[in-house]
Amino acid sequence: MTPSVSCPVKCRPHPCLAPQPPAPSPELLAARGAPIAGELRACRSPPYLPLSRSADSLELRAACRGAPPASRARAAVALGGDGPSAALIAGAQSRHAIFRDELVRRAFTAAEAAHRGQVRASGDPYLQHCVETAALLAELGAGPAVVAAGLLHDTVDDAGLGYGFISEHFGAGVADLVKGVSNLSHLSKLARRNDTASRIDEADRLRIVFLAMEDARAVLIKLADRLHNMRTLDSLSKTKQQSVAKETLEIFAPLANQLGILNWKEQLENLCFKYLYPENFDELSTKLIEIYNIDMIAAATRRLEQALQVRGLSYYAIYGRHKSMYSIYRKMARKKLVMDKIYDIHGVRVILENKADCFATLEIIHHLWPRIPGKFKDYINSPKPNRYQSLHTVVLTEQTLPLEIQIRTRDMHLQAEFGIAAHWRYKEGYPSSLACDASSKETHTIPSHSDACLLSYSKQCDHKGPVLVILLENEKCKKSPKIGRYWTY
Ligand SMILES: Nc1nc2c(ncn2[C@@H]2O[C@H](COP(=O)(O)OP(=O)(O)OP(=O)(O)O)[C@@H](O)[C@H]2O)c(=O)[nH]1
Ligand SMILES: Nc1ncnc2c1ncn2[C@@H]1O[C@H](COP(=O)(O)OP(=O)(O)OP(=O)(O)O)[C@@H](O)[C@H]1O
Repeated sequence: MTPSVSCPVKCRPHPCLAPQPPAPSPELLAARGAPIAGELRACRSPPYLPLSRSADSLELRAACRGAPPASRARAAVALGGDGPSAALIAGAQSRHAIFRDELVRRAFTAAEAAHRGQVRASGDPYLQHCVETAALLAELGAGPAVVAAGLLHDTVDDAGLGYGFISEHFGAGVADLVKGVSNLSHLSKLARRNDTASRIDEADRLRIVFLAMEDARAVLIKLADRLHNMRTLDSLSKTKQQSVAKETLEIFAPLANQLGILNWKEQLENLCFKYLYPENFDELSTKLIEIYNIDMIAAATRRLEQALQVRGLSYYAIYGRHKSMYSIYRKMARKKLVMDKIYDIHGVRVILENKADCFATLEIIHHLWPRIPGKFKDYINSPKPNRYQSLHTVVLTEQTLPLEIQIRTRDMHLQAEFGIAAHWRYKEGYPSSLACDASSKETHTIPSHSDACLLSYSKQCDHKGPVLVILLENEKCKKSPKIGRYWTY
């Protein structure tokens, strides 16, 4: 009897639950010129062959050359080694030590064997995509299970590896993640086919489903997969580029934002911008080359730090950012402004202990640089309806460029990042009636994820009540600037 479908999307039976095709007959294999004995041995499943490294490994390697991906993967994992793509893993290892981890190396071997012979539309080996997806996860500080699942993420859908195989060789945790990514891919494909992402309410619903249906780590892998696909979109047809970019902008970029991975969110948005509005993209990037000043933020931050030290004012953090290209474009469109009227292309934020320190800092800033008239906002004494509080000012720096400086206390910052005034809600234009539910201290309803989850959520309680914080696996990346929605004290 066929097992019942457990795919939460109810789209089609998950490949691992679909009936397995019978093992090919020797006649059939012979007819397509495949080596018979070895392939049949490596092919039959389950039970898996107890392959030994020493025994007929050469014979087996040769036999598996023409075998189906799943058989090749099984033999390759049993035999060990990196296969013909040793340079790829060596490159990944030189970038991220986690690629030396035993589980990750085995995952590489299996992915190599499963995808052998497959190429991407660009002509690159398919395996390169798997390695780059895994490398993006490694960059975020993900652990071996997530990186291994990143390497294997397409082996179920595109190379016919079963859940059972992955579970047996890499553990149920990795298998669940790969299955999760596969479920998300099916949902995403369905959405693209029905053009669901272009309807705002549907896109909202889809994101909720994405977050609710799988371990957040599977969502993370799907995001890494999408980011690499977006980086290599050039080889696809214009129509495909537009449809993938549209879906990415509506579903995946906001998802990255909600998970607090701002760096990925901005990369995704900028790439979508490039494919969806190529002329605006070219025009804006030409202008920005003249304006973006890489050193200005660091220089202003140093100057301000020194001035605060001289005055004996202690602060929690001073940091800055360049506004992303897509964010500038959106703001120009939203406010019908030319680029010269966008004053926060360069921005700095100062976080201090109390209100008095905020106002003292404002005074110091206005002594350091001339202020641009009409750009001061006191959201401390007059908070926004969503309780957002901060002092904003725009000054003219030595480089004759405007610099927006936001000054706030630690509590105000937590509210702006995690509270009702959370930046992702602000950016997604949540109506203030929703944002203003004063009775609610918690930020938003979020799905619960396993404790081992890379992006599990925990409540931190202080005198003001609970605040939701995304914790990273083993808190390894506590200080990683790549993780936006994270604040420690
Ligand atoms: N998290 C959060 N940040 C906000 C909110 N409102 C404003 N901000 C931040 O403050 C910045 C400037 O906001 P405002 O001073 O109100 O300025 P504006 O009216 O948006 O436009 P400009 O003055 O042209 O930048 C924004 O770019 C955000 O970084 C909010 O409700 N939540
Ligand atoms: N002056 C600043 N200093 C440091 N970080 C900032 C500053 N202003 C915004 N940010 C942060 O930069 C990230 C990207 O924000 P983005 O530039 O897209 O929007 P925004 O400036 O906050 O809003 P808007 O586009 O409405 O002006 C967010 O995490 C935001 O909190």
